Amino acid sequence: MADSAQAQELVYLVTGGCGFLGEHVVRMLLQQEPRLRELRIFDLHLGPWLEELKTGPVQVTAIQGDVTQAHEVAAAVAGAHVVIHTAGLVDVFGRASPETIHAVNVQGTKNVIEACVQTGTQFLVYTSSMEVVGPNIKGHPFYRGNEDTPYEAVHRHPYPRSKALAEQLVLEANGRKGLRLGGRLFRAIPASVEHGRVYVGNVAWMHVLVARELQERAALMGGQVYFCYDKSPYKSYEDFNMEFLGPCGLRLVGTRPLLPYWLLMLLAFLNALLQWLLRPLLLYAPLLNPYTLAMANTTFTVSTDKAQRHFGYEPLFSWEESRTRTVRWMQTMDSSAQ
Ligand SMILES: NC(=O)c1ccc[n+]([C@@H]2O[C@H](COP(=O)([O-])OP(=O)(O)OC[C@H]3O[C@@H](n4cnc5c(N)ncnc54)[C@H](O)[C@@H]3O)[C@@H](O)[C@H]2O)c1
Ligand SMILES: CC(C)[C@@H](O)CC[C@@H](C)[C@H]1CC[C@H]2[C@@H]3[C@H](O)C=C4C[C@@H](O)CC[C@]4(C)[C@H]3CC[C@]12C
Repeated sequence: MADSAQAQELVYLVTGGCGFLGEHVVRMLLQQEPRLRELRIFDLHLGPWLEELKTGPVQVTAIQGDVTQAHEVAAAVAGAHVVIHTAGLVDVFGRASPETIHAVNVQGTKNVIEACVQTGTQFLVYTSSMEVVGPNIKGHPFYRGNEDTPYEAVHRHPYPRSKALAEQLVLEANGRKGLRLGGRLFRAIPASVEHGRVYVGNVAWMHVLVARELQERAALMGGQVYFCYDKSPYKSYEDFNMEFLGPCGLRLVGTRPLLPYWLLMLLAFLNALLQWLLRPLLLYAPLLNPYTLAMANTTFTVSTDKAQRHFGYEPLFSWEESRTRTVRWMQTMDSSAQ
């Protein structure tokens, strides 16, 4: 728990607070934000683990709600000093309709912004996504770029489009008055295709830090975009996954993709066709579709220190700690699934 020497007077709201990132943000706030008086956790699906948080000095308020419902959002935001908006629908597999993705990611963000403006909450931290930048539909690589690296962000897929629209809304609102195994995997992606990954604990820490520092440095930080980053190594998506799957007993077969790209594309399009044909009967949402294959095969990594320069961000967890914690998390997930 955080040091209680400082006055506890702040009310934080975390939307999507029971999600993968949201839970880390919630727990990080309780550990790292000494000024917390009340922590509101707003989510469509509340987790049972929230109960264990209610024994500490900070008032933890669980709110079951839907960001697409403006009145529910307004009620949750009212009186909050800081809102960290992580609630979102992460879907690149075609599970949800484009309309649903838009409703949650765009309209939901509009509702959060309007609630902040209407109820006078000055500080809003929004969780965007690398996909707001790319990879674009032309497959242009983004090699160790930073927030200022020029890149033609062109999207057709519902998820990146929704995240780009939502991010734009947030930026435009800045300054508004009145916001396991023993299996084998077969390589499908060239090892040379770098993909950016960041440990969730460092992402959560960055959210907490930016929310705190934003209150003191609004002139510098307001309206800014910050890439999340840490010391995670630059690797292909599959090689990076093996950092965690290897210790769990899995092995990646092949130093080069075992199937030619054209065959993977054919399989991806067949999956997309099958998804379309089966949709009236059942939801068929495999990992491999044209969008995920293009994502996996396009170099997209960042190299920046903007968060360090603007608000002193340093990763809380080293790469070794991040890897150990992730392996441990995977092993607990695997044992609970058995
Ligand atoms: N996981 C990643 O790799 C990644 C990377 C970059 C950005 N993001 C972004 O981070 C945010 C959180 O992602 P995550 O990985 O934790 O996903 P997640 O699915 O684990 O968490 C999202 C949370 O939002 C909640 N939610 C969904 N629809 C809601 C609604 N209508 N009303 C209220 N709550 C709702 C869900 O119940 C869930 O708890 C998202 O905005 C996502 O776009 C995720
Ligand atoms: C079937 C093979 C080709 C397999 O290797 C495909 C992997 C594919 C499922 C992932 C490759 C890249 C991933 C995405 C990327 O890491 C960034 C994302 C942004 C974030 O906001 C949400 C998750 C994701 C879209 C992530 C999803 C899985 C991949 C597409």
